[in-house]
Amino acid sequence: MMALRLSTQRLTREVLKGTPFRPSFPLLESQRRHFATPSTTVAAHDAVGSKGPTAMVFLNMGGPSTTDEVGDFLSRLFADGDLIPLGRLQSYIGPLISTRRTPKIQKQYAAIGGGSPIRKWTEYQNAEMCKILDKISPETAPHKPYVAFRYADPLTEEMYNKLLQDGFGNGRGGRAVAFTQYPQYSCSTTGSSLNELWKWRHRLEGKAASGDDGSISWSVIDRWPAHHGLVEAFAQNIEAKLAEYPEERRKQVVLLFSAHSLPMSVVNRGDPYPSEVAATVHAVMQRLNFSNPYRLCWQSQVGPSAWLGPQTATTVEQYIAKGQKDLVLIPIAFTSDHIETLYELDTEVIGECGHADTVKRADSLNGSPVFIQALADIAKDHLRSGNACSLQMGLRCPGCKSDRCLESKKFFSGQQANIYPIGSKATAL
Ligand SMILES: C=CC1=C(C)c2cc3[nH]c(cc4nc(cc5[nH]c(cc1n2)c(C)c5CCC(=O)O)C(CCC(=O)O)=C4C)c(C)c3C=C
Ligand code: FES
Ligand SMILES: [Fe+2]
Repeated sequence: MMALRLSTQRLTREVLKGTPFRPSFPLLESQRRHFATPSTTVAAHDAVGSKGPTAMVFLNMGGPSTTDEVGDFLSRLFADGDLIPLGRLQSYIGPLISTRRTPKIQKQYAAIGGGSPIRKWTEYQNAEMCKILDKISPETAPHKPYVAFRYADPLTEEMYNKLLQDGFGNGRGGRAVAFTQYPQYSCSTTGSSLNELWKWRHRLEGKAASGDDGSISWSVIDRWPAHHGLVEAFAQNIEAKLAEYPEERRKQVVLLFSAHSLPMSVVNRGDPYPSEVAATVHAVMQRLNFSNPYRLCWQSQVGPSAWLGPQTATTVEQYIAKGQKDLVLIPIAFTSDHIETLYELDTEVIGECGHADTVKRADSLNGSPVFIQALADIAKDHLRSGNACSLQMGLRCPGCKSDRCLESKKFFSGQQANIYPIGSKATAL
């Protein structure tokens, strides 16, 4: 122990001086991997006793930043068999639907200012979270922000190449955390992003078990639907919106939580998303002391198949028809503004309901400091826990027949052995 402590001091001095470190004592395999590392940022930070640097990779769907990017965005989206399973016809039907849909969706992005703000918000939230994490989790600092979008730049492949260029992996065995920005888990969203991450990990780093060969050790924050910081951030935005109503009407305002819907085929496959969205709603209402009547409704269904309801637009119409005109819409399944809030809720639902003065929308979380602190707390707890992912991640949907899901869940659950060398490998069902 003493030898290791002295050597660590020597290592610190020599790395700071820029001298390559050659240990004079036998090392455990895990120490050898750290100390043998060339003097990149990875090695330099080991020197001061941190396990960092740690890559914090935010996963999300992304959106077109300009109207010119809408075509590519939709063609990637309709090519994704985890989101829209079209079987063997995917590569024929996908491009057809996306080409037909592009002009309509381009108009919607033009109407919200020419593009999706998802990239701007995701990069901001991650950078701010990493600054907080450096302070509250010095043992894993520095934390470096990365973004991997599923359907828009920066795509997963680009992010992975950047990680490798920055010295994670490539024989150096760095640590990366895949942090989904969907608070509630769906196989069509977080599941799809993780399957994509697993695919690029295999293409760019080979098949060996991560960590053992100096490739990246991954862990996953796969869901956080009822985290108290998330709940607090939602609750504060709702309270701010309620405060805009005259006091005598405030308690009777109906809160309408609105989440992106799912096709009933996905719900019946056993997707966890509907129950996790309901968990968020309940936790927010509990924090508000059930101050107002409320309902959960579902928006943005696409195509002719059956989707989970009631639909948000219909719900608003029906309450107005019943005489309930004070309504606050709360986007509950996405953490920043996007076309579904700025266009569908603000322009279509509120703009066209005839009562835009009494039907309002709570702000999206965007740059909320309470929300960004929550992200940092979630990440810190995850890094301390030593868990590769949640137990839920290992359990596939009862109706899942996808080999991609099986393999990617096995991979991420199996990372436990690298995060905690003493842990046993978890399995995926
Ligand atoms: C939690 C959020 C989301 C879930 C769940 C989700 C499932 C889901 N979506 C589609 C099809 C489409 N979604 C589209 C856009 C879109 N979807 C979400 C979020 C979730 N989707 C967002 C935030 C956005 C917009 C991004 C932005 O830049 O603002 C689209 C493209 C738009 C369109 O053509 O209407 C499609 C298509 C399915 C089939 C699905 C569940 C299986
Ligand atoms: S579809 Fe849910 S685990 Fe595969
Ligand atoms: Fe969607």
